[in-house]
Amino acid sequence: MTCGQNQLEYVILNQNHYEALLRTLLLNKTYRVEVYCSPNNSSNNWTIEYKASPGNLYQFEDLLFNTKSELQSGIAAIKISGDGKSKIVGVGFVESSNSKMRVAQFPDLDNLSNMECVIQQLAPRELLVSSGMDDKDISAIKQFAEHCGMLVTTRPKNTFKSDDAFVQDMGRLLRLKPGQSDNVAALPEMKLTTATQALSACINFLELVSDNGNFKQFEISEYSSELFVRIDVQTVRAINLKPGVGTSGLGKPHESIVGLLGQAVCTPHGQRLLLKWLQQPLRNIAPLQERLDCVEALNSDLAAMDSLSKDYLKGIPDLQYLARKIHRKKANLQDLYRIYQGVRRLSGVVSLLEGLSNSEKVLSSVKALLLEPLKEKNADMANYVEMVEQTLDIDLASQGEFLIRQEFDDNLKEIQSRRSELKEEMESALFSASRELDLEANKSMKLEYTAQHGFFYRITLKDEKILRGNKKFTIIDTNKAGIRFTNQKLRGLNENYQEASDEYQKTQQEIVQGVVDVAATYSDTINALGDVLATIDVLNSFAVAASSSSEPYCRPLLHPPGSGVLKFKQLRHPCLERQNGVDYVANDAVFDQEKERLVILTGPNMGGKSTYIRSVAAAVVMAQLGAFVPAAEAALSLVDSVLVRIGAGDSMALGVSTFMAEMLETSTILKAATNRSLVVIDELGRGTSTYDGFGLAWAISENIAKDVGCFCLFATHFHELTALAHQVPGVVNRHVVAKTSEGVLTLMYRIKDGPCDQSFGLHVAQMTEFPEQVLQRAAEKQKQLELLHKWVPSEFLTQEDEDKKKGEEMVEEFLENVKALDLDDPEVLCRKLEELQQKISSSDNDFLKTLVDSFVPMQSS
Ligand SMILES: Nc1ncnc2c1ncn2[C@@H]1O[C@H](COP(=O)(O)OP(=O)(O)OP(=O)(O)O)[C@@H](O)[C@H]1O
Repeated sequence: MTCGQNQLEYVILNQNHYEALLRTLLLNKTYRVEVYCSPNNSSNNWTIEYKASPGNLYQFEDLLFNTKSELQSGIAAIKISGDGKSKIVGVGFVESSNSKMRVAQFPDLDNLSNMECVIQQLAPRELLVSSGMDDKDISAIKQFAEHCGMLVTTRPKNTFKSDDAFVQDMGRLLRLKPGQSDNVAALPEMKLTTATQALSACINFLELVSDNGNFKQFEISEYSSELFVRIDVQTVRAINLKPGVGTSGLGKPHESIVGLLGQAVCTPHGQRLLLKWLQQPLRNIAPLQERLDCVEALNSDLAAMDSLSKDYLKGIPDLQYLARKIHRKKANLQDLYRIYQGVRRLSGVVSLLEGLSNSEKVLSSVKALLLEPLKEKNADMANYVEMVEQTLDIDLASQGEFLIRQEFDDNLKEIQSRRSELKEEMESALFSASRELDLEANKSMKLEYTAQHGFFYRITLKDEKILRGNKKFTIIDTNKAGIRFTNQKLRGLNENYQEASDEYQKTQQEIVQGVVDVAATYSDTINALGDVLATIDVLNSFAVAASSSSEPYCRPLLHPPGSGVLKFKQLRHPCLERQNGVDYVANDAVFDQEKERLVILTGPNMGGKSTYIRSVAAAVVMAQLGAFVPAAEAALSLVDSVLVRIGAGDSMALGVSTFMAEMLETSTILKAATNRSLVVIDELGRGTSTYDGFGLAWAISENIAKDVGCFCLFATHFHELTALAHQVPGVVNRHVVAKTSEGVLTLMYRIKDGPCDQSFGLHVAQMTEFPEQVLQRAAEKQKQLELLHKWVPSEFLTQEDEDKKKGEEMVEEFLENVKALDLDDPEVLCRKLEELQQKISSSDNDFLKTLVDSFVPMQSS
């Protein structure tokens, strides 16, 4: 370990720091941790005692999650098979926290975009790859994983195999569902060879078979990404779906959509479920309507919404973590008591949900999704509650001591009476000590207890001088709450009390074991209860998000996929509108798949283009999560993918030129998008020369409008792109409005029909307080250039300027001609195009040639 220039030989950590360090290393930094121990502290005999990595926290689970729950868990392995041309990807996924195994197998493109999508949806903490994998694939996976905050671990090639030993292991681990074949090898999931090879690597890495607590625990199912909206890493980042890598918890409402929708989530299972939903927006109407009904019902009763989180859900512990602990027989009485306390709150939740009033249809969803499952689990836990009340001393437990009731055993009774006597003696010791110090017992001087110190006295800081120089009393510590101290008498009594307590613990151990064994039979119910509460928690938080912004959200009207509806009235960006100091200007985003499916958005820098197009993508994702959206009115046909691309400069693919990165990322969009997708492109073509960039932007938008046919929002600085609206049906221009008055630019953030008719670059620079002389110089140059284009005779222009000027004139002339033509007659258009092509070939004009070269190959493809 190094600290500046110096090497540290060692660092001493207390327990709290050790736990915090482990949490930071494993959960925030995604590092691997190995703990070495040496018997007898001999310096050369260190061996690994514990190890963990972000996807395998098993050995540190109790330490890490006793007070704080994990948000994401799970590990995935990737296996790639097939020949050089067509790749088959197999993914194995294990989530120990809920004993689930998943397998997915699918063909993929060379850039592994389908794999990215599946991993993005599963969101493991760690990815395993085989040492035998192609270097190019490994580096692509590593790059992707880095952007998602996942650790990549290379495992030996021979751990990726689905041989007889693997089938045997699966036979031990799987708990077969009713109707599933006893013969594990015959399960349909086991036939996905590439995927099961990946799964075997996970099982090997997690050493699942070495703990028989895992036997007959796991469920296996095939994972189908087709059920969920395709959202890739760039989209997640572009619409701020999740907080940045390393953020602890869900983050703040103005930072990301998860921070916004999860603002009132109180339970750890709720947090986990929200993250899962976020990775997997739905494509089916029915389950979304059910979620929306619940949000509507909660949203119409503010008091119920508030009480649900503050009075009930807040105090519920991580039931799924506790269920796992009970199942592994590692639970103690405190764990059983925490579950008991959680279950005691359920009847309050039931009454709140039963008290909601709304239409019959809405309430029937509340019943089916929340109320009935909750009531059922509550009834299943009735015997558990009774058992805890009969065995555990509930009064003591509420004070932080966890003991079996003394009535259970004569020995316990005897020890307990000794403890009571000692307690009484300590109370009378308090009176003598307070008399000695001239303080009032139980008022200015108190007898208190903590697990760490046992019993002690406490006075407030203002009485501190009373103890100064008094040798009969020993100060334990001083903090804001006061001074904790003891004396010989109390110390002796406390020691006897601790001894009696230890004896009580020992005597009750056998009974505790019996109680934990019985409790273990409830682990499935407790786990399922965690699921129901998580759903209630998340939907309640959706309702809170919908009512907590300055303007309320609305319930989106959902239409079947492919029905061509995308309509938001007075739409806002959900996170930006919550930022301090932002007075958000809402805009309509109404499209028609026939006439207005591709919108080219132009306008000044900082004018609100990105915000507008991203607000549409964010609203579509929110609606397909089952949340209300930040608009006055919303209707949409469910989409199969939301694909957002932000131009160069913000590229993921480091190491390649920005232009290449744009090309790669955008070509993935063209391959992945269908006519049911939503595509959002911001500033494409920035990473290259103007001509190339324009050509690329033109060809891509044309391809999306003509061939893909999906809804697309395209924000651009290429003014020339607005001409596409004259040529391709379904393409329209819109612009962000800005006004200049006496040289001062005012950004209105309003969206209007038509292209932007002015360039405001210098005005924007002015707003950002650019140095005055630079601005003046830029203005001069801009004028010169304008003059150059309009008035300067050709012989004074450089070749490039001249080419551009002529080229622009030629395109303008062509467009004017085209406008007058009958566009429905393809022959006429083709003739005109041929004429233009001939003109270009004979003109020897580089500007035009680059332009044509950029989009002709795309057209032909
Ligand atoms: N509708 C709106 N209401 C209020 N403020 C807005 C709105 N839209 C954008 N803004 C403000 O303007 C800033 C710039 O917006 P945005 O990045 O969307 O502009 P842009 O046109 O995409 O700019 P550029 O072309 O430079 O990328 C935002 O950070 C926000 O503060």
